[in-house]
Amino acid sequence: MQQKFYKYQGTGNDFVMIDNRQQTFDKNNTNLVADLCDRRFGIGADGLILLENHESYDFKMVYYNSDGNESTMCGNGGRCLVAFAKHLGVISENAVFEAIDGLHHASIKDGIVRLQMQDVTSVLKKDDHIFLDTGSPHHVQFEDAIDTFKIKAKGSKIRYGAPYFEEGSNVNFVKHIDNDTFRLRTYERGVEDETLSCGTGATATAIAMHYIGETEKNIISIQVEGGKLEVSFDFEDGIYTNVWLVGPAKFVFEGTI
Ligand SMILES: N[C@@H](CCC[C@H](N)C(=O)O)C(=O)O
Repeated sequence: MQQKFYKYQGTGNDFVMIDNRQQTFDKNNTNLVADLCDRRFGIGADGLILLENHESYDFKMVYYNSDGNESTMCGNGGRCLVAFAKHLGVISENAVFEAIDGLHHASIKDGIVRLQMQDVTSVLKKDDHIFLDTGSPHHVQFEDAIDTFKIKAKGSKIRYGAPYFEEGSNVNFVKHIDNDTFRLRTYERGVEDETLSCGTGATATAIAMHYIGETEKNIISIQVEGGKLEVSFDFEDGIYTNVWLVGPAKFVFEGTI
């Protein structure tokens, strides 16, 4: 059977999107997902996302990394899925959808998607890094030589090392640019390489920088390799609420497999 696909990208984090409201996609076929995401033998993407029906909300998000395995929340993928849902006529300007980490509110206007992320109730500050979960696990550490250092080599060593091991963590390298602006490069678990942007990583980095007092701002600009993201939040009693990830989400091309 032929399957239509759509390719979207959010600040360079790219995804194959499939409308699976009729349950036509072979969901447990890890090799198929990995083949579709392969940049030489397939369509090419950092991940694949299914849009499915939900009994109470606008839709459901099912996310796979490019290694073919279903994974935890993808912030840029969620933003792209909102753009895809609008294209399909599933939503108009506002959306509420369910992902693996719970419910998300979102809106889209002029190609900019605002996505509400989960509250963050725990941030671990270690000697040389910060660890937190923003729907996906994130290790955040400073790197002054952010333009030149070997992110894949350094990132994979941390991702597979203690205390993360096989389950792993995404690894973010950050440099402070000015009061409310940070530069970020991310090594993504499940892609096992640097991606041009990571939404949960940008969210984690903004919160981590606020938590350690690197900035007092609660609207933070994150410069990623593929563009710019904005993260905003409220902070009270050690808990981050009202967390929003904002940035562009764009259709790239469509086809049939
Ligand atoms: N690119 C994503 C993160 C996707 C999940 C991650 N690779 C993992 O498995 O933890 C984002 O934009 O958040």
